Amino acid sequence: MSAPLSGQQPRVHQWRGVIEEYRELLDIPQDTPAVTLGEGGTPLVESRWLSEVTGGQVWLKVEGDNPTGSFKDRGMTAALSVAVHQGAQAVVCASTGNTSASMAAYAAKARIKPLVLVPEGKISAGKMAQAIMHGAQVIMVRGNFDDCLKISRGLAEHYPVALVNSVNPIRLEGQKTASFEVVDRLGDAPDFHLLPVGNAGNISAYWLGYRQYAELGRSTRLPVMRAYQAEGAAPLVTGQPFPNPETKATAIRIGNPASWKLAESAASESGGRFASVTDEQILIAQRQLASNDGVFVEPASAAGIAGMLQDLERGESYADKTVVVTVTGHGLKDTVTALEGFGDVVDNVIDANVDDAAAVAGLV
Ligand SMILES: Cc1ncc(COP(=O)(O)O)c(C=O)c1O
Ligand SMILES: N[C@@H](CCOP(=O)(O)O)C(=O)O
Repeated sequence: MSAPLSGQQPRVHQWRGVIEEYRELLDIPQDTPAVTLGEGGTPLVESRWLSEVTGGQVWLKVEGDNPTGSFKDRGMTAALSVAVHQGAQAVVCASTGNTSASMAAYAAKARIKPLVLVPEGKISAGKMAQAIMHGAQVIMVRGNFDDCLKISRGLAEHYPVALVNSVNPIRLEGQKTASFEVVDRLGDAPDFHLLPVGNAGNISAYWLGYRQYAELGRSTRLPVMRAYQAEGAAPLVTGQPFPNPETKATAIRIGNPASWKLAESAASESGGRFASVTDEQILIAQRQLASNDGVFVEPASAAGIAGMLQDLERGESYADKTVVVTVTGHGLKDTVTALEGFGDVVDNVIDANVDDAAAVAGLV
């Protein structure tokens, strides 16, 4: 690395990861050294498409820009830092994909052993590749995410391995920094905050963060929290666990969210609610977001966008409101699902000449 020129100040703020940026606001032992990959500090990008459609100002919190491509990194830096500080040699999680990718990366950084339990055949190849590349031992379970979480809890109870799913409250401490960033950027909390929900840790963490900032006087108001589940995995909407959750948005294929009560409090205290959207709505929203705004998210991450569009169809108004929609994970996590609806485009093969290319492109 070259030395800075003498007398010159760096022109780019060196983001230090969420622990160092917000340490005194996190309920963790304050002497915990940070295991960090530089997570957080993600873009808040205006969606011109949704601002035009709603007549409001709609911002996307683009969490796919975290180091492993999802919001989980905010929680994982905190959970791994504290676990390592307390002497853990191994960490375990149940996962629909993103938690395992994140945990494995932070465990690699901390040089401790990552153990992952996933539902067999139900996580995307990209996420599986991340966990494996970072050195995780991946165990596939004949069952769903909820079964994997039960096993992970059992392992952590009986063996020397720390559980880092969002049932670990330190995860929420890390994840609440996303609301701090929103308020720091907008100058106040938005009127509405929309997001997808699966195991329900993230909505709980956002609400924790918004409340803390309001109590500290860093914001003057609290947002209304609106959260969206896939129709085939919508326990918070129906009020009943789903024994066999099913959705193409595999990240939120969860039938019995661990943070059920916290999520209900976030929705009710904020005057918000849960709603479900179909897989078709999710996949359409994913495509529209990618082609209208240039933001490519994985299917689960588009549930908040699909939810907003559904709200509009049902006569709700976001006009003149400031709205933040969290898009939780990067589109490159699951390219198979993304390309499913595009067979004709992918099969556009020609011989190597300009005339054929021009003809297929409709230029002649
Ligand atoms: C991409 C993505 N979006 C949304 C969620 C839902 O987050 P939570 O489980 O915290 O509700 C998850 C994980 O469940 C996820 O991986
Ligand atoms: N979508 C999650 C499900 C579990 O997440 P957690 O936040 O409760 O640990 C995943 O990526 O595995």
